[in-house]
Parts: sequence; structure tokens; C-alpha cells
Amino acid sequence: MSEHTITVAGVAVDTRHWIGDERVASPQTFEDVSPIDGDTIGHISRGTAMEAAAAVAAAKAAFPAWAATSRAQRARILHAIADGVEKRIEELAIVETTDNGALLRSHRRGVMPRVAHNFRFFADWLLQLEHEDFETRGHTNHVSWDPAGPCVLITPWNAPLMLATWKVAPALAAGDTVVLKPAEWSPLTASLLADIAAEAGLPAGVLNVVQGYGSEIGDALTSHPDVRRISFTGSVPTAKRIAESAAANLTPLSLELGGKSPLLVFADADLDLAVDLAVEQYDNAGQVCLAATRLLVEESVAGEFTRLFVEKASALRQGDPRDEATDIGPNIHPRQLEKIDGFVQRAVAAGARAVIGGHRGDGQYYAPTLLTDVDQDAEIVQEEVFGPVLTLQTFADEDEAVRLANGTRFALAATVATGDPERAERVTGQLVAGTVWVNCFFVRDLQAPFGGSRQSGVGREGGTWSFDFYCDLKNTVTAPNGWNNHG
Ligand SMILES: NC(=O)C1=CN([C@@H]2O[C@H](COP(=O)(O)OP(=O)(O)OC[C@H]3O[C@@H](n4cnc5c(N)ncnc54)[C@H](O)[C@@H]3O)[C@@H](O)[C@H]2O)C=CC1
Ligand SMILES: O=C(O)/C=C/C=C(\O)C(=O)O
Repeated sequence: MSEHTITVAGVAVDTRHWIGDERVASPQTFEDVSPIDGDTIGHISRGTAMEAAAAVAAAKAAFPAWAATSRAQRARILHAIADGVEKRIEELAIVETTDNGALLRSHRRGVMPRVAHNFRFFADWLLQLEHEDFETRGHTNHVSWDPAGPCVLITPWNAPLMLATWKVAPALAAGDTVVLKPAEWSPLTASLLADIAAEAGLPAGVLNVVQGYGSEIGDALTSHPDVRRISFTGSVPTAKRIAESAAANLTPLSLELGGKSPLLVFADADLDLAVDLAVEQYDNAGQVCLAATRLLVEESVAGEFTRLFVEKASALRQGDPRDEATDIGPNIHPRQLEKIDGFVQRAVAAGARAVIGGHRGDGQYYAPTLLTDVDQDAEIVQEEVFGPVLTLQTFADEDEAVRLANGTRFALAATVATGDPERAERVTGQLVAGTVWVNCFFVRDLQAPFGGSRQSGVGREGGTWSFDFYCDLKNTVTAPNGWNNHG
């Protein structure tokens, strides 16, 4: 074992970059701390412009051969990576939980199996990706998805491997090569992915993983002229900085950003279901871009809804995310906790009432919070908190519900609870959001387009939309007799 390898809950993790086919250490490191207990997990290579350049060069060199690989061969390797993930689900789960504090039971049973599925899905989708040829005055149009080149993928800490592989899998399937930079608060599972991909037979340089701060290596990657695509999931301010870097080279961008999604509860809804949907928004300690953090409840049922909500939310168990019985773990970082508490204290100072919570717990935990008496233009209603903090507003009728729901700069998702199918159709038709759920939440399918409108993002991920982004689409028009179109 190298001096750069750390052991995390019994799992060996290399703290260096993975560039080409070798581990590369940087002279400087950054500290990786577990949100569970604040303990130092290890010191990770802190990349700079130099490692960014080396990783992009490796991806560029590997591109022609990988792009020329048959679809069937690429699909085989992606399935082999999925096999590797499946073999290491326990290891990936415990490492991710130690690193970002999300529930071990979710990682084991939900998230890591989805990571494997991400590879299988895009491998299979690639094999059936076909556009029907069509004719123009006897000429045949043939549309192809051609590999685009090296892609830079910048990913967040709230669901590190899950969100990274949403990008890595379609990019590799498309025939592109990749430089992945995970978030500095959760760098570990990306390093394990590099091991798994190499063991699965992915050629050198096709997947490179670099570590470090966004403002250092991240910036160097997104401004690199040899990069053909940038895909980013994270905050709006960072997206704007990345967009500025990309603009210099006109590098195409995909941005999956924050949300301030509403849950609309109409008086005709099944209230028990609506309350379950509302309490689910504390999942991952509120660190979910899709979370419906604004509860909009019809006036006539608001009292009963709140009573039931408090009953159910009070039964949630907060604690060590490695414990099977825990429902809510810690928040990722002291800075994030500070940010969450700042939002809540400013809201309370402005007149909001904490029905539950409204304060920190021990260590890096924030008490699940519900705030009422908030105005539509209040900061707490308009800004993404990314913690276990929900607001509740009431509405008198459908028009007001839709106005409140659409009344922020975000438009990632929305959820509607109603017992009336016609109302569901009317309301969903008026909502601005990338995904709308009716009487359900977080039903996700990679075949569906995923992304946000307004400041929640640019572009869509999933199914053919991912290939549209990661490929150079080409239309080849052939003359009726094949070669002579002068007739
Ligand atoms: N939509 C989502 O899924 C997420 C939203 N957020 C939102 O962002 C807020 C702040 O969290 P942060 O960790 O600060 O998010 P962030 O957006 O700064 O970080 C996400 C990723 O971007 C990278 N990055 C930062 N600056 C960069 C730059 N100049 N160039 C290239 N890459 C760069 C980071 O290293 C990380 O990998 C959260 O409170 C939440 O509101 C955060 C994470 C995920
Ligand atoms: O798991 C999904 O399908 C989507 C998750 C998205 C986020 O949690 C995010 O981007 O924050």
C-alpha cells in the first residue's frame, strides 16, 4: 500500500489523482473531514492548473481510440464497470457515508445500486440509439451522434458518486473521454471509481479523476481550450463563474443547479399522503436539489396538515448515519451548517415562527425545521437553504397556489397533492418546472429528461438528451443514386 493510501472504514482509498494510467500526487494536499464526528479522514492531493493540463492532455490523447471503439465494445466495458460497482457496493456505501454523512442504509440499498444502473442504462441506451432516416426530395438524411472529445465533469457533495456517474456514464458511452473533478468535501468515491473503471478494462486516459478546490483546479479545467463539453451540478454562483470560463472557448455547457421547489397541497388531497410527501423533504438532511422545501397548503386544511406534519416529523430519528435506525444524518460541513442557521435566524428575526426546530443540534446536525408566517418575497422563501428547513405558506385558491409555486427564480421541480385529476391537469399545465410529480415524489427514471428551467439549470440529462449533449450531432445527406446529385 502506498503512503498515499488511506483506510476508510476498512477500505483502501488512494488520495492522489488518477491521470492516464497512473496515480499522481500533488505537492500540496487538502484535509478531508467526516461530517459524522469532525474527524480527519485523510489528506487529499490538491490539484492545480498543472494537474488540470495533464488530465486534459491524457483525455485528449485517449480520445481518438476510444471514439473509434465500437458501440458494442463501449457497452461491454460500461457493463463491466457496473459489475465492479455491484461487487463493491458495501465498500462504496461506507466510504461515501463516512465522507459526506448521508445515510448508510440509503447508500447500500438505493444509491450505489443506482450508480451501477447508471452505467448499465447508458450502455443499453447507446445500443438502441438510432434516428430514423428520412428523405428530402429523394435524398436520404442520416443523423448520427458522433463523439465530441474530452469532457470536464464537475460534481457536488450531496450525492457524490450518484451525480458523478450520471455524467461519467453517458459521456463514456458517447465515445468521449472524461476528466472528473469531485467536490472537495467528498472526494473519496470518485477515486474508487477510477480503480473500478481500470479493473473493468477502460483504456488509460479515458477516465481521469482529479482532486482539489473549485477555484484552483476546477477553474483551470473549465477554461481549458481542449475541452469539448463541461457538465456541472452545483450552485448558481459557481455555475455563472464556470459559464464565464466556458464562454472564452465557447465550450458547450450543461448546468444542473439549485431549486426551491414547491409542494402544493389542495384540500381535496389525501392528507396523510401529502404529509408523508412533505416529511420526505428532510431526506439527506435537506441536501437535495429536488427537495420541495416550500409547502403550499390550502387554507382550509392548513391546521390539520400542520398537526399531522408535526406528529410525523417529530418521530424522525436524527443521529449517526451509519445506524440503520437513523432517518436524518449530519450536514456536510461546518460552513454549510453556518449558512443554514444564518438563513433560519434571519427568517425568525424577520417574523417567521419555527413550528419545529429552528436551531442547531449537537455537532454537525441541524434540527428538522418548519417555518410559518413567511412572506413570498422573504429570503427564506426565495433562496435555496440546502438543509433540513421547510417553509409553510397557505393559499386561498388554485390561482394563488400557482402564483406562489412559480414565484421564485428557480424551477427545478414541483409536487402536487390533489384528489382531483382535472385539477392536477390544470395545475401541472401552469407550473414552471423541469419535473412535476402528482401525488408522489422522487420517482426517477433515466429515460426521462432531468434538469431545471430559469436559474435551476441549462439543458437536460437522461436518455437521448444526455447523448445530444455529449455528442456532436451530424446529419449526412446522400444523393438518390448515392454519389451523383447533379441530375
Ligand atoms: N444542485 C445541487 O445539486 C447542489 C447545489 N448546491 C448549492 O450550492 C450551495 C453551496 O455549495 P458549494 O459546495 O459551495 O457548491 P459549489 O457549486 O461551489 O460546488 C460544486 C462543485 O463545483 C466546484 N467548483 C467551485 N468553484 C468552481 C469554479 N470556479 N470552477 C470550477 N468548479 C468549481 C466545487 O469544487 C464542487 O466540485 C449549497 O448550499 C446549495 O445551495 C450545492 C451542491 C449541490
Ligand atoms: O437522485 C436523483 O435522481 C437526483 C438527484 C439530484 C440531486 O440530489 C441533486 O442534484 O442535488
